[in-house]
Amino acid sequence: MAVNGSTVTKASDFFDLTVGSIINSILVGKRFEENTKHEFLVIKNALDKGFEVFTAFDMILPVWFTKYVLRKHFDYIMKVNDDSKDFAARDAVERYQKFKSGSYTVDENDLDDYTDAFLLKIQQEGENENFNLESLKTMILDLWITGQETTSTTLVSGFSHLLMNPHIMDKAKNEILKVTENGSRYLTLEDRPSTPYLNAVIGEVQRHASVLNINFMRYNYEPVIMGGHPVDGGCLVSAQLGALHVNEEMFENPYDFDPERYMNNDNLLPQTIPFGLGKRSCLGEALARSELYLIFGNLLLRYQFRPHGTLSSLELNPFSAAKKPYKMEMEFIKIQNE
Ligand code: HEM
Repeated sequence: MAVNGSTVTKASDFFDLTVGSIINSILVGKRFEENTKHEFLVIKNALDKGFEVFTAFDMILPVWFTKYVLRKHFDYIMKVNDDSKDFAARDAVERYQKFKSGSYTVDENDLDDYTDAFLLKIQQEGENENFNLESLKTMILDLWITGQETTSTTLVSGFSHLLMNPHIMDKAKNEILKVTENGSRYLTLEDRPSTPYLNAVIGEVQRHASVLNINFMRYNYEPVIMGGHPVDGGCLVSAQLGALHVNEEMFENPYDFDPERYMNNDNLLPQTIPFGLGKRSCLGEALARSELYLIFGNLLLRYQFRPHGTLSSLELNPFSAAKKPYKMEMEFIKIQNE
């Protein structure tokens, strides 16, 4: 990174590695550095393969149909899934094996990460159908998938909007400079109430990014009326967050990138619901909100940004379950605030 001067980098590579390091630290206590970047890329490439083949249709079709009628596709998805699991959970499996052989014990007063917490449960209660090696691997992969691509995609999409709208980037930067006494300290989560414009920018980024093309399904247990339409018991239903986020009745000129809309209407930010609502809303909401605030805020505080090459709102993988923004390059220029 540009400690002094400037550097040009692919935004998706930079944010993938940043977010990947955070999620990997939480899960297995390991950040990725320059000399371990290749380990990150192995996991990331395996996950990317999964995103390429797993389409929104796979979330709608019954599993038996895919399994028996689209056999080749099903087998390929399962292979990609198994490979991803092996790569993502490699460190956790190593620790599990040491734990089983007795060369590693978990100190309940000194848990390092998610894997330690999981092993502690086995240490206290023994292995059972919920806590065993296979479920440890599955949980690690699930949290990798849900926690990595979503946040990284939001950051790439957000910087792309900021680069296309430099006046918005400048306004956010000025607010952050003021709050941090001209950059004499980092921006922290305690600053959130004092940065309404940055909060509005992040809200608008998330509204546009709407990172899932299709939301997780719910099973409707009994017949109900939804929005005036009868829906039978046994139906699968989904609230399409992406569609809600471009509802013209709620968001005037919804395709414009305009954080001011939140400054003029206090009730609008809570209507942007990128993490869903209710019991099955996003498990990682608090983590993701913290990451977005700290990464957007502190990068704007320390760097100027310029586009390098073409900017576009074009979406790659339009039929995948998750969005993939255009691969753009950006220039980081270190600023000396002090
Ligand atoms: C900007 C980042 C993120 C966005 C926009 C996002 C969005 C979502 C959405 C829309 C759902 C579905 C909610 C529903 O069906 O009602 C979801 C579920 C989920 N998310 Fe996130 N997410 C993000 C980051 C994360 C992170 C960082 C993690 C964990 C490390 C995570 C873990 C999960 C899990 C486990 C679920 C499934 C919850 C369940 O089914 O009970 N997400 N997320």
